[in-house]
Amino acid sequence: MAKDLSPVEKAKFVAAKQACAMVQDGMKLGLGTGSTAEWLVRCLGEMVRGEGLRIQAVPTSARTADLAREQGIEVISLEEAGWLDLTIDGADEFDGDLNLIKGGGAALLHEKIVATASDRMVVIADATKQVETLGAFPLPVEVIPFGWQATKVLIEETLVGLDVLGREVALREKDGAPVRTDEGNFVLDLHLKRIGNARQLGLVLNQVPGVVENGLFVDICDAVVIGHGDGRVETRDLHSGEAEETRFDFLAPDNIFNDIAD
Ligand SMILES: O=C(CO)[C@H](O)[C@H](O)COP(=O)(O)O
Repeated sequence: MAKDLSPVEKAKFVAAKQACAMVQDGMKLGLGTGSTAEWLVRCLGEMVRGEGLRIQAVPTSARTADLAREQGIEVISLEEAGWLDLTIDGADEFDGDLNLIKGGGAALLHEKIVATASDRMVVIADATKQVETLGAFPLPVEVIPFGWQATKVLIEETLVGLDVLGREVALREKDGAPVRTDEGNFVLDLHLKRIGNARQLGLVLNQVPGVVENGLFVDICDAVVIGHGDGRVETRDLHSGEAEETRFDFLAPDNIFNDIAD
């Protein structure tokens, strides 16, 4: 039952639901990847089916594409879209300047391409993703499988002298095999604990041969919608400086979950 969702899932849901208010008829939309983004896709699907909302969407992963189609959302490629009005995505961490760590779901490359091909990027997240300084979440780096061990060594050497606290680099694996991204690449997780200079780190990492992209999103995100388990949602816009708070009432008779979460 929807009401039995954990506080974190409720927080993700209300953030996604609130972000739907930013979506206008006729928009070309980038759709993120992950559990928060999945709530968004479900909410948008309900608007498409129930309210006749017309949108075209570019998903950032095969997973999101499958769900979007299942929800009745028109899926197009980034080539077909050309440019996007808005991308809404989750994040693993965000700081006060709305710099992000992304890639927990191994979709960072497509997520960064889609976000930067958009007029505006909005992050939806539960409040646990908010940090003072990025780095507690291991930083994902997508690398080419060929010579990945050499790339790992080069990354470890590159980290020496940079403003980070940890330097452990680990190949992401599942069931004993390397995790593959949608592009067939591997992911290295950098356990840095604290990232002193995200902009510098992002630039330096992308110069290592074999690195395709890193999960630091610096100066890409425009606004964040932060959900709380009690139904509160804060929206913060970096450019306007505006901050607003709304609240969803989980116990209301016209329960906002409807049958989305069942
Ligand atoms: O970057 C991502 C996927 O590559 C996700 O946005 C990030 O991992 C957050 O996921 P979730 O919403 O499940 O917490």
